[in-house]
Amino acid sequence: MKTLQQVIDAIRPLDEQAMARAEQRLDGLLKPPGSLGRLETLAVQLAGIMGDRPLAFAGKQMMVMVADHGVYEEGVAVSPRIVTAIQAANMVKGTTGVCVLAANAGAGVTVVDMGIDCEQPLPGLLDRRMGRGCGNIAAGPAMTTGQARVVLETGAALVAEAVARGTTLFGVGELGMANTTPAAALVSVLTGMPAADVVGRGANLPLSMLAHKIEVVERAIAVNQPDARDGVDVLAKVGGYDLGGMAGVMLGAAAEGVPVILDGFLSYAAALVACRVAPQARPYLIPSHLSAEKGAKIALAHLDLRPYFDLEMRLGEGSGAALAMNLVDAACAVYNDMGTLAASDIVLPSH
Ligand SMILES: Cc1cc2ncn([C@H]3O[C@H](COP(=O)(O)O)[C@@H](O)[C@H]3O)c2cc1C
Ligand SMILES: O=C(O)c1cccnc1
Repeated sequence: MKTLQQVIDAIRPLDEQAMARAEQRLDGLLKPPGSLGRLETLAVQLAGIMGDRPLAFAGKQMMVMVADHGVYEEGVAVSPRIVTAIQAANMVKGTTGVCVLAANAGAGVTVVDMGIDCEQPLPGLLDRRMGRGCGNIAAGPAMTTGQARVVLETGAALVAEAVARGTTLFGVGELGMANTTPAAALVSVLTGMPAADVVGRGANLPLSMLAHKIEVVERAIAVNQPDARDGVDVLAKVGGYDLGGMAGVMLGAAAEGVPVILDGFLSYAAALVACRVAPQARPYLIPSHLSAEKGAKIALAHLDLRPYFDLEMRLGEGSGAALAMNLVDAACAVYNDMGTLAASDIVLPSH
């Protein structure tokens, strides 16, 4: 397994020449230049990531990072804690939202137990258990900084193994009751915005309990005093095993030179961690949808990412990332399969 520093050092800038070539090719396709809008800029980004490799993604993989959270004890979520384990088992059966959408996009789903609160590892999950849920961030750190580093390295190593088996496109997902609380804490610390602006209702927390959830996030930050300049420290103090695993997947994808698609609010929090640890990972991130969770716009603005669609989704699991795999395929199809203006003797002014 690569150390975190080795992962960071392996991240290269995008291939500028490949991007210039892609722009030129797109301008010569059978359409007014620029008229496919952000499908074109997506193709250019993908070309910059892939360099000399073809723009086609046969091996697609969703990485779903699952863990429980000590902060659940504070009464910040209304779903029973056991739902993390039950729904993880459903991931293996293929009946969850992300599984159905991944299958629809031709993607596989890897389900990783980063620290579910259950006695025995669940069958069908990759066992990367860091413990039975992380610490309660309202009372102390989620984990040690050493553990935070291991969590990031674990996510990155999973990506390296999948790339060795032929995966060229990743999507991130998560599962963990109460995880919108540490996610909001990460977003608050890493964007510098007040908790009240980034704490949302998660999986249907009643409005009457929102003030309590905000207070818990404020307490987590006050108790732990995370150093906002240090992504590992922030993850250790107010993060979680699932969110850290997602950040590790992002860093791993950047290090392996393959694109990784974000999902909703939990993935924005993880992306803020990843980009604080290694800002050069940012060009490898592809946004998918605008989560309906409060704080989504603040997190995305800070990442300087503009989501491609807004379906008012707030499921998580990687559902939006799986859906966006269809969009990536569409960008590749346009790039590879459209005819050219030149072949039809059409001459247009450049834009
Ligand atoms: C049945 C069920 C399936 C889910 N799939 C994703 N989540 C989502 O809800 C959780 C976060 O919301 P909170 O912080 O309010 O607990 C995470 O597990 C997230 O993936 C689910 C939640 C439930 C109840
Ligand atoms: O944005 C998400 O992915 C999300 C929001 C609320 C609850 N679970 C997931």
